[in-house]
Amino acid sequence: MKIESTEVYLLTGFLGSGKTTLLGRMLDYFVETGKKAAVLMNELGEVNLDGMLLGEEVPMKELLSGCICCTVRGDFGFQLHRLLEEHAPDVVIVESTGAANPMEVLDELSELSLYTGVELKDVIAVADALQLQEAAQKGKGPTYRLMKDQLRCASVIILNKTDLIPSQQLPTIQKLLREWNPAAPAVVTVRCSADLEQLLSGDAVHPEPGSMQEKGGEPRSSHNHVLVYTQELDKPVNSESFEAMFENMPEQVYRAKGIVSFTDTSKRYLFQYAYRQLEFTPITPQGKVKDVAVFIGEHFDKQEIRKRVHELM
Ligand SMILES: Nc1nc2c(ncn2[C@@H]2O[C@H](COP(=O)(O)OP(=O)(O)OP(=O)(O)O)[C@@H](O)[C@H]2O)c(=O)[nH]1
Repeated sequence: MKIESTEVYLLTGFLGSGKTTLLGRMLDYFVETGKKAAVLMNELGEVNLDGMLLGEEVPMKELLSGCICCTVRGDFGFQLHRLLEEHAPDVVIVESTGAANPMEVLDELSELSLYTGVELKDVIAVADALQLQEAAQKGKGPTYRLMKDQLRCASVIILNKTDLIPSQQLPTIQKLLREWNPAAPAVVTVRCSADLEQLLSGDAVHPEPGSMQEKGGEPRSSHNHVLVYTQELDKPVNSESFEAMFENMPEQVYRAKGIVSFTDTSKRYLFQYAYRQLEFTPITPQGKVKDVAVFIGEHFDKQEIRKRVHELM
């Protein structure tokens, strides 16, 4: 069965770089331009926290507890197909986990485009200016390679979080991006505030099926180094102790998010810890949702994190 062509945008980028922030902006843009957008979301943890930030009116399917490019590869195609059949969207935005190798996701998408009529319009990579700068200084390691892969196969790069670096360092990062990917325009942003009309009107990109693996040069399970630890929070916790826990977080944990209730406020919050910065957004989750914290990083000691969380309760 051939379904009418649907535009697909793939959002990639390292953990915490701003993909969900960009997703929110893209959804607003598609509402303004009268296009029906749907979202396919992939989270590494067991709960889809980013999904809770989306309005209920946006059709969404999620792939949990895995990464698009390996454990849930088959599920990805299946869920995308379901979205197309159930909602007939004009546009699908795929937000892939920051740990996914986009070459592999592109491979999967190009296979799907053979029989579903999806057309990949853009691979948008969101780069965190500070993380990029530090990774480039190190110049090696699995995180560095993944970052480079994500940026190399993008058709558009959003150089985000530029408020966190001194402006004189920007040209060096831009130069590095041009070296890694001379073809993709790199738009400098804070909170992914880009001119989407200009950004999304470019020509489509056409991945060549089967050719992705050689380009990446990485084995399929190229992100085994990323660990995820999900911990339920049985009780409200003290907000200061909670913040102190993150101030002393081992540097191997570079991303955390979750839902928390505090003993000293009545609201519940979605918390986001990205690259040593902690942010809270008040939320009212639909249905019964437990408080939970998801920690993501490289080779960190899960028992140690578990102990620290237990000390809060
Ligand atoms: N200072 C600063 N913070 C930002 C910027 N853009 C996003 N953030 C914050 O960074 C955190 C992570 O942003 P997200 O949009 O959730 O990042 P993500 O890439 O979807 O994260 P994952 O889904 O974990 O990969 C949130 O707390 C955002 O509010 C920016 O330009 N500057």
